[in-house]
Amino acid sequence: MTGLRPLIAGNWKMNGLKASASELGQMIAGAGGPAQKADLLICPPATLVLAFAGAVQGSPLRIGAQDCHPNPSGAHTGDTSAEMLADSGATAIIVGHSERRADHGETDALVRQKAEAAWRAALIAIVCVGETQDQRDAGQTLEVVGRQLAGSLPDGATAANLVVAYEPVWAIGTGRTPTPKDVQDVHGFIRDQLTQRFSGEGARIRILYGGSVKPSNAAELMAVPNVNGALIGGASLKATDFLAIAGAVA
Ligand SMILES: O=C(CO)COP(=O)(O)O
Repeated sequence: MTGLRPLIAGNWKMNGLKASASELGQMIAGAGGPAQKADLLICPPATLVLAFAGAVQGSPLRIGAQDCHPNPSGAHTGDTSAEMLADSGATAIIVGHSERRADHGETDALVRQKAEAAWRAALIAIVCVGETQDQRDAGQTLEVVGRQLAGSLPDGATAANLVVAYEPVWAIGTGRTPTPKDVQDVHGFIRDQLTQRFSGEGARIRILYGGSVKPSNAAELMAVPNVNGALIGGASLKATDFLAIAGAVA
């Protein structure tokens, strides 16, 4: 950590039904324990944002979304705007997750528009970057991450409106994680890019690590310099695991 308040964010991906409110209830109940060292955010599917945002009122937990359309409204069947998500009670939106980049062909330019949409709706943009296994094997990790940052981050980022998530694609859902040294190298590189582009604000923008974070590896990963929290997939579906990870921050 670099003195920044950590953010522990859960990305539920395409998981969760109304009945999952009981898991959220356990998170709310446990949020006052050791987990209170961090800001806590759960990003359920869009169908649950409204209900979950109502449920967390009065608790330290916040609710976010996983994607948005760049436009505020219009003829875009099946899409959801940042304004709609804000209206439902979301405080943040994940944009540019590698699953969306892969499944929906999202480019850096589109991700940037989505981050700008989040800001237009006064929401925090959590912008995801990360290399594939092939890119890593070819020694292109920093080049890929640098290009994604340059293309995906809008001008005018601040510590209040932007969070960057480094998620190596090969570590997502695989149980494999980079070594702390590798994480330190990439997060240090991201920090340099942020300070070069956003000067003083860049030093205070939180950089999350994501990819197979679980209670057993959280303390080691969260202790790495310039790791200011985690973006958690699978382990965020269980209140005990999510709270244990939050409790492991330095
Ligand atoms: O993609 C992720 C979070 O956005 C990470 O997923 P896992 O924690 O399941 O590896």
